[in-house]
Amino acid sequence: MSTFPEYNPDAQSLSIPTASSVQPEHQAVVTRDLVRTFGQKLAVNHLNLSVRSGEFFGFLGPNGAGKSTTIKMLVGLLRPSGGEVWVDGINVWQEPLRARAIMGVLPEYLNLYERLSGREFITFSGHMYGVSPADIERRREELLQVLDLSNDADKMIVDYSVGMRKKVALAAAIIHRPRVLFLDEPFEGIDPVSSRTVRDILQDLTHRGTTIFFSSHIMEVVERLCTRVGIINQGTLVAEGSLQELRDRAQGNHEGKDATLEDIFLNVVGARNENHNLSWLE
Ligand SMILES: Nc1ncnc2c1ncn2[C@@H]1O[C@H](COP(=O)(O)OP(=O)(O)OP(=O)(O)O)[C@@H](O)[C@H]1O
Repeated sequence: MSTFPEYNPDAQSLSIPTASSVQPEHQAVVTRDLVRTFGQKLAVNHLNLSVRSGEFFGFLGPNGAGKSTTIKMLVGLLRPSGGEVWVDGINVWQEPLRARAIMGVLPEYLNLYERLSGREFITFSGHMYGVSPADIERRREELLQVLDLSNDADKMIVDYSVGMRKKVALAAAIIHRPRVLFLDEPFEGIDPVSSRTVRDILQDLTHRGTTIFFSSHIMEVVERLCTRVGIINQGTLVAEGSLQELRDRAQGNHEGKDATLEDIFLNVVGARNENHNLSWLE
């Protein structure tokens, strides 16, 4: 049984932002009382998030917690039931075109143009974002090469594997050097070699000023990359901070200091000590 101490939401260092404590114009991503319902289901429950420029922010939560719903509202794909969203100081639902121009998006379900080749799709994306033809060509060829897609660049996307689709979608999402990049499960379906390449690209982007907001279930990746994480459960933000802050926030710092992100995650979503035995296997 784990000896990890109970998470104490009243601990002094708890820093989940309140609706009025954040100035949207000074942050990369801000949500204020963001709500989304689907019928009776409250998928996102008055979410107040704040991500500073240049941060690598990991957004975690169990299945069905509300991560994808939140990301879709942040990028202008799903209209909130209530609340507001700013990206780089732009109110996403008041100025959607301005907001879309400065962000890159890798959604959960990739809706790609299947009859285009990878090379054509990246070119198309570059034109959509107003990148010059010379820059499109230079950036596209480098992306294809770095992502190990050069040999398949003229094949239609319909014939791509899951990982290849993800990589071409990532290339299309960053060709305009977005100020804020949103990624929903970017590492799902990607092999270890490509995964390392994608990690390097993402880190390079943050070093050059791009803010990254990404969701993932892969704790080691989040632990390695993120400067800060937010954990959502049943639509509510239940923890937020750097890994060190989250560790410190666990009661009895002594035992909590070596906690992994997985320990912290299981603790705050209340899944640590549940019994998962199947009675019919006994
Ligand atoms: N279009 C929809 N219609 C009805 N309910 C929806 C819809 N989209 C999401 N939901 C519900 O909202 C809740 C949050 O779903 P969401 O996809 O945001 O979770 P998630 O955290 O991204 O989960 P996962 O890790 O499994 O991808 C779930 O209960 C889901 O069933």
